[in-house]
Amino acid sequence: MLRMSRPTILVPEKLSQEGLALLSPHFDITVTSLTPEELIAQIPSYHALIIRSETKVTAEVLLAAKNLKVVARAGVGVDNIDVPAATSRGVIVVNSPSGNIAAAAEHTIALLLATARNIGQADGGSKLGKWERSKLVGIEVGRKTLGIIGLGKVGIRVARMAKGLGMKVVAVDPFASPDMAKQEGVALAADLDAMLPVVDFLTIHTPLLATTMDLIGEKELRRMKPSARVLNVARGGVYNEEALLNALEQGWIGGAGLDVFTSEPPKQHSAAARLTSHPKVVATPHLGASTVEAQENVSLDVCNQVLAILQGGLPTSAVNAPIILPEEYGKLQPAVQLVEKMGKLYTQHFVGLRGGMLGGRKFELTYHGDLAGMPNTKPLYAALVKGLVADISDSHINIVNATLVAKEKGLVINETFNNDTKDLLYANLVTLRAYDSSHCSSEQIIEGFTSDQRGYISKLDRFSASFSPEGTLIVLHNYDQPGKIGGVGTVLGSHGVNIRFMQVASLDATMEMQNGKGNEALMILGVDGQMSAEVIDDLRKSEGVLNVSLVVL
Ligand SMILES: NC(=O)C1=CN([C@@H]2O[C@H](COP(=O)(O)OP(=O)(O)OC[C@H]3O[C@@H](n4cnc5c(N)ncnc54)[C@H](O)[C@@H]3O)[C@@H](O)[C@H]2O)C=CC1
Ligand SMILES: O=C(O)C(=O)COP(=O)(O)O
Repeated sequence: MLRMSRPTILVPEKLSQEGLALLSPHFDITVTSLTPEELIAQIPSYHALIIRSETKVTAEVLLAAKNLKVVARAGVGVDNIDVPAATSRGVIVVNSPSGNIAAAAEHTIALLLATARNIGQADGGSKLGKWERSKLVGIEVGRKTLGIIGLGKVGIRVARMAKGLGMKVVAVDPFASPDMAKQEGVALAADLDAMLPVVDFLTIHTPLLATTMDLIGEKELRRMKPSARVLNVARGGVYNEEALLNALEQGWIGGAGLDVFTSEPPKQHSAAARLTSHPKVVATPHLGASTVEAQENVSLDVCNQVLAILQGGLPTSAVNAPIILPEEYGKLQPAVQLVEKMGKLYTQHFVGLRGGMLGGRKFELTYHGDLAGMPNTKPLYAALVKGLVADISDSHINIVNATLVAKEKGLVINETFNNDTKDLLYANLVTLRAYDSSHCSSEQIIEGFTSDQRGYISKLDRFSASFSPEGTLIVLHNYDQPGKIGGVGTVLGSHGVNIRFMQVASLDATMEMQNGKGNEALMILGVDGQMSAEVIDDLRKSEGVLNVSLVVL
């Protein structure tokens, strides 16, 4: 029996088995360490990539990835992933926002106490047979002041533990809530300048961003007490490493506890390498998240999300996609498929038929009935973009990159919500109107609704219809005269084309009234197999036929 090939997952770093066990029944998983070059060479065949902090997911990796749907970061920081490049390729980036934060906070406290009591040096000396007591007198942390930069998930846990150790805690975080800080007994300092001179210990818990790179350099270190110790369990680069080395050498500060570096492992002779071997530094090799519990948490967190995404569902912590609850997504699914078909129908019927341009067009997507009440219509918007450009682009479009792709293709799409259900025939309805950007009159309309999980088109241009947008369709615009159906049947029969269904869509009642003429109709034919250009040409030549389009949905 032919076995369908299963989606594949690449795991180039150490990941706890707990999460992988969820994935292995459904997918083929490769766990292997790779060089950057090997990653680029191997990524094209994979559907998911699960990483920690060592793998650099660069724009080059993402460009090489042909089937990739998700990059899952089994941890918090996503600074090793080119998130904008992933977004533009439609690759979802997920992380585990809180799986390892307790571990990171505890590690910070471990380094705080280690720097206060010279634990690293004392241990190193003891192992060499030394018994250095008077040289290694430490300080107590109780009643001392800890300064925290970044009072987020890790920062606040560090604050609580430090309070438990009897420390005073001050913090700087432009986005922290003053109420929350007050409740936690943390004093918010006006700014770094005000905080640095008063702290005995300084710890940073911000992400690595352009705005936090080199946040603490020479100027800041010189403002601190000569006895102060600094801690880094965030990212290498938030302290400028050269400045930190100078500060330790020149005695501007007393010591440092460092878990993270600008290059990991530190490159030979780099400032990072000199810091790890410095006597005033307690260094750990990026162990903040390395506890059994944290690794189980992050593995389960991201593997559950990879499972959902590869099975067509949604993640719970996407870094670059809007948050949509799975139940909302489930309700939208039939309409998502319908709107994508409406977009395809638009491009093939209207643009293909008239040789027009898609770019520069303005679209209005109006939701009526149940759909007007949906809190998040991003999947419908994305489905329209996907449908519109499906036949002119090989872009992989989803909720992650739909807005970006629409912008790139010059499509303007407005969503409107119509809650008036008075004259509505269906429980839900979607209207797609397309306008020529030069003169803003309503040009083309497609309308559809869903019923029992299936989509139907109820209006195409000026004609009322009711057909499923599925398979190969011939849309024939003709004069509504007797004998037309027979004539079309004869042409298709002469080419051996099998007709699955046929429907005559008559001029919409309101249009008929406006135009005062009812002698036009659309014939929609569902046909089997591939249609040759000859068939369409012969239909076009038939008497009374105004134009013909071939639509493959
Ligand atoms: N060493 C390790 O193994 C681990 C390191 N981390 C690092 O810790 C970082 C923080 O993690 P979370 O607390 O979960 O993040 P979070 O997003 O909950 O908190 C970050 C806080 O930093 C604040 N912030 C941003 N820019 C700032 C600035 N210029 N000045 C002051 N505050 C600023 C934000 O307002 C936010 O409150 C992660 O981004 C990651 O890089 C996290 C886990 C383990
Ligand atoms: O979660 C984070 O941000 C971390 O820094 C942990 O990194 P790791 O998964 O231990 O390589």
